[in-house]
Amino acid sequence: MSSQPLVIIAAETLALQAQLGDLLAAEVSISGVINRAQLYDWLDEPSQTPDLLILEQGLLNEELGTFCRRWQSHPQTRHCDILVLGAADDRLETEALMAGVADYLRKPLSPLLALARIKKQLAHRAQCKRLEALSVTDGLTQIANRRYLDEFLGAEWRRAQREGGNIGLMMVDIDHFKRFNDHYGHPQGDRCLILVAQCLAKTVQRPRDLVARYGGEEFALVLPSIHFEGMAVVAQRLQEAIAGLAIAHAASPVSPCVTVSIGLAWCEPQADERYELLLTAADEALYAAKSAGRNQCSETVNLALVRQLLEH
Ligand SMILES: Nc1nc2c(ncn2[C@@H]2O[C@H](COP(=O)(O)OP(=O)(O)OP(=O)(O)O)[C@@H](O)[C@H]2O)c(=O)[nH]1
Repeated sequence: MSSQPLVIIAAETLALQAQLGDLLAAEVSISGVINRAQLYDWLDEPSQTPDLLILEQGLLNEELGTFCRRWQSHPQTRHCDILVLGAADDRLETEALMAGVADYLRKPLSPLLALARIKKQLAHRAQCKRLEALSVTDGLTQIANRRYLDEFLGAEWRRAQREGGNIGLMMVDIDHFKRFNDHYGHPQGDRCLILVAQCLAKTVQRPRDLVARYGGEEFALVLPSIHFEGMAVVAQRLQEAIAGLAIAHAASPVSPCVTVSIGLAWCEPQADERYELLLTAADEALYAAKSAGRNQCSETVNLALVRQLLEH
């Protein structure tokens, strides 16, 4: 996949598109959209997440405001700025800026100025992307953090509700981690957390699976569209992978090496249900695995009971 920024050029004329293409060719990947209909078609189903839309004002005219609102409310384009190319007219420029575009370039284009302004927008986007990545990453383990987990689980939950699908969640907790810290010290504890997190991330395989740090020594795995039986298979694979790390844990009464307990929950979300159901159910299951002696996995037996608990 290209690491170059992706720019969409929506221009009325092929000549302008070609001019911009020549100007930017060495710097960015360009996905050209020629006319208004194609632009709307693309926005109906964006195939990629663009970094900048360069839009010739004449393509939309007075529809620009409505278009900007749609662009800014679509999850895949809402972070992508729009740069408008328009006539040298104060009123048009003001309207475009008021509609929410990031910048306005007057035609005829000055290649030098156009390139500088486009590069400035792309640098701003790159900086925003770095910050976005930081805000959803756990600083120690470099996997997703709790904030991203909530966002992701919410989105997958709604998708399962819409499409009548299912979703699985696993809570994975390192056994007797307090004793590990006390015995080996905090820096070794941190190292253990990093190794376990990376191991979990490597062991789940589907592109839509997510591994996140839930907090402390607890991790959450979201597995969208999975058969219930598949959950046990994944859990066993995870336990074997953690055992394979062979991280010594001399203070554990369970095993000479680091082990984990796993709580499994799975459901087909009903309309009006919230994803907290799944979190609570997986937490209950984890508690059961701990109570039964640790280094094992347990599943929620009675989802109806969890539903009742959440209602009260
Ligand atoms: N090194 C390190 N330790 C952490 C971090 N976050 C939480 N901990 C420690 O994780 C330990 C969690 O302890 P407990 O919740 O009692 O659980 P446990 O000792 O794993 O016992 P069980 O879960 O019942 O097997 C505490 O000692 C926390 O200080 C971290 O980022 N780094």
